[in-house]
Amino acid sequence: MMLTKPHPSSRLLLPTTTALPNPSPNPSRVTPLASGRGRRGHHRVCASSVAPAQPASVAQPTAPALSRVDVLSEALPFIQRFRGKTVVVKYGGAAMKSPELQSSVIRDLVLLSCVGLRPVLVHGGGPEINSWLGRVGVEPQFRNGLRVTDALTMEVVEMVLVGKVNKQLVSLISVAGATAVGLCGKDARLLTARPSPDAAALGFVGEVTRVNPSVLRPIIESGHIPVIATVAADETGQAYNINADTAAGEIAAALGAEKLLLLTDVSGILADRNDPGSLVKEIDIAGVRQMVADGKVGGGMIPKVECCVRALAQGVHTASIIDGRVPHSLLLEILTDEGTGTMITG
Ligand SMILES: Nc1ncnc2c1ncn2[C@@H]1O[C@H](COP(=O)(O)OP(=O)(O)O)[C@@H](O)[C@H]1O
Ligand SMILES: CC(=O)N[C@@H](CCC(=O)OP(=O)(O)O)C(=O)O
Repeated sequence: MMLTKPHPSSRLLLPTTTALPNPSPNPSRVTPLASGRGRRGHHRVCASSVAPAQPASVAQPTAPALSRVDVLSEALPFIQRFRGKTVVVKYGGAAMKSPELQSSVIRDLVLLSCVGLRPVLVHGGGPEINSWLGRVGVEPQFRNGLRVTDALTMEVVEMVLVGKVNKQLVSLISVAGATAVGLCGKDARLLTARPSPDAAALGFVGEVTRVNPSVLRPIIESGHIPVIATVAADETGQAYNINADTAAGEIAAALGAEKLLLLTDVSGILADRNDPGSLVKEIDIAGVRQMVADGKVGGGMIPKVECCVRALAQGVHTASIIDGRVPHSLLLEILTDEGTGTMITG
């Protein structure tokens, strides 16, 4: 197991406010075109027809501009390596609370899609469910990180995840310039569920018995980003609430994904969960199982660890738990060799 100090900001190779060079470049940097139209569509007046030529001077890029293009250049081998590869990203929890953070994560996802990766977004929305349960007077309850789900809670979970959060994420992807298709586990029987072994205590919490990814392939191949809410039905049509981490792991395995990335609200797996400086940067399956057995990993981290282990065992190449609150943590994890959170290896 490797431990590190909290991430120094110097490890953030990307600017913290924007991942991309400014899409509306400073007009002073726009070189008039030799012919045809300028960027704003006006016809150009040829300089030589109105004034003598000025002595040539070579414009030097500014230091911030250079550091931005350095980042792009550094990303090249990663883009080449992962182009065409499927990357399953699970986004949820506290890391999804702020609208600014949501837009930033979605922009990063769109960037990955634009440079040729094939992202699949599996989402949670636990805090949003809690807030809507509060409105109908239900107190949320959890056991080992899973929501105790009675019939009323199940209805609220489905309305919030499938009706609200899913469409919100689809819309954000559209605003960021890509296209998404929102689905839940029921669509084209993407996920089939059965009651969890602890059904007596957990109610309509489900586990995944089958993944049928056939509906995803044409969506991905057409360049759309699938956005998946983790509500699924059993053979009788009964709806089940599936933990989004668990579902993401199963979907990643069924798609033969290159990577599974779980975005959360801590920096990764902590050796001591009360010490944010005790990040475990890399750990193997045996090591992480030992942490669970020793009670060092608890609560919502348990389904994350379990789904990473299952996904790796089924052929996913890498599984990482990363901090969704850190700006551009997705890009840092995929397009640099620094990494940001905990990588679990097979
Ligand atoms: N060893 C650990 N390292 C990090 N977090 C842990 C650990 N053990 C338990 N946790 C808890 O797991 C939580 C992450 O799970 P959860 O809240 O369900 O995330 P999300 O809502 O993003 O799916 C952390 O906020 C932390 O409270
Ligand atoms: C069974 C179970 O716990 N289901 C989760 C599904 C949503 C989820 O996983 O949301 P986060 O990723 O935001 O935690 C729940 O009801 O909260």
